[in-house]
Amino acid sequence: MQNGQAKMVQVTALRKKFGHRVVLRDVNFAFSTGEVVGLVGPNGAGKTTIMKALLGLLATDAGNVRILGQPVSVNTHTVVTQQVGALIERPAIYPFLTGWQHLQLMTTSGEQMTWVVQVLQMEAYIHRPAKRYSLGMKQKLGIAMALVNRPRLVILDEPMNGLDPQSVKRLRHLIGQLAGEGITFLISSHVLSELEKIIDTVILIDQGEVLLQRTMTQLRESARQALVVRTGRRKMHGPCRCFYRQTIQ
Ligand SMILES: Nc1ncnc2c1ncn2[C@@H]1O[C@H](COP(=O)(O)OP(=O)(O)OP(=O)(O)O)[C@@H](O)[C@H]1O
Repeated sequence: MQNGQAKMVQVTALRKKFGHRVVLRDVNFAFSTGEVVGLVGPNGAGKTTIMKALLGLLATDAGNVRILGQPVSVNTHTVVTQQVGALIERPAIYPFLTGWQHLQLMTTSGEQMTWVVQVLQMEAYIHRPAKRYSLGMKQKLGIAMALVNRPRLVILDEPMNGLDPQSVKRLRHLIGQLAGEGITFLISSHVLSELEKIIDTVILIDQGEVLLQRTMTQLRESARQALVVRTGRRKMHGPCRCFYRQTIQ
């Protein structure tokens, strides 16, 4: 594939076992620059494992990952360190550093730090040591660290965890704004009602297998048709939720 045409993310035949337990079986998917992609599936489906593989944090057994056409593995992750921001599981927080000092670990741009603190409304506590942060404050700091460099790809694992409704709304707007600027997002969440407000594409996985990848437009149309056949009604809420319920047993 030529560089100009490279997908933002291309995952091919990815496999991973933990001991004898297969947790990823031939996972294939790809998405393009500027897409906001939701990765959804039940607990233990393999979402975090996929995200770790995308970041080169996990040795896989087979298959490959490419970001912007460049290979990613535990030994090869230059593209990740240069172009990707991420929050996986809990943010890595040093208790005695302030939030501001955490941001300084990620960038030298004071302008970028001020921007992210303002948009996520962290002014009141950004200069306090992080050991005094609440769960939601730590989560916002983790998101801020993922975004502060305005990377080309942002990977967020359950970013809404611990956020109050106002912060969820702000995060949603921020993701929309950054996507409008061409930043690509891969976001996992169990809060499908929130997720489907921001994503363009959904990848549904279960037991380490991709069950479907659809644009939200395709999903809305299929869900509407399924609803008309079943109930005769045309109005439908929550296409992601609808398909999730139909697909996951
Ligand atoms: N370090 C590990 N050692 C052994 N098994 C693991 C390890 N990490 C994950 N697993 C297993 O891999 C499977 C996938 O886990 P993963 O964390 O990717 O799921 P998930 O889809 O992110 O789940 P959740 O929605 O609960 O966060 C699970 O069965 C889990 O028990």
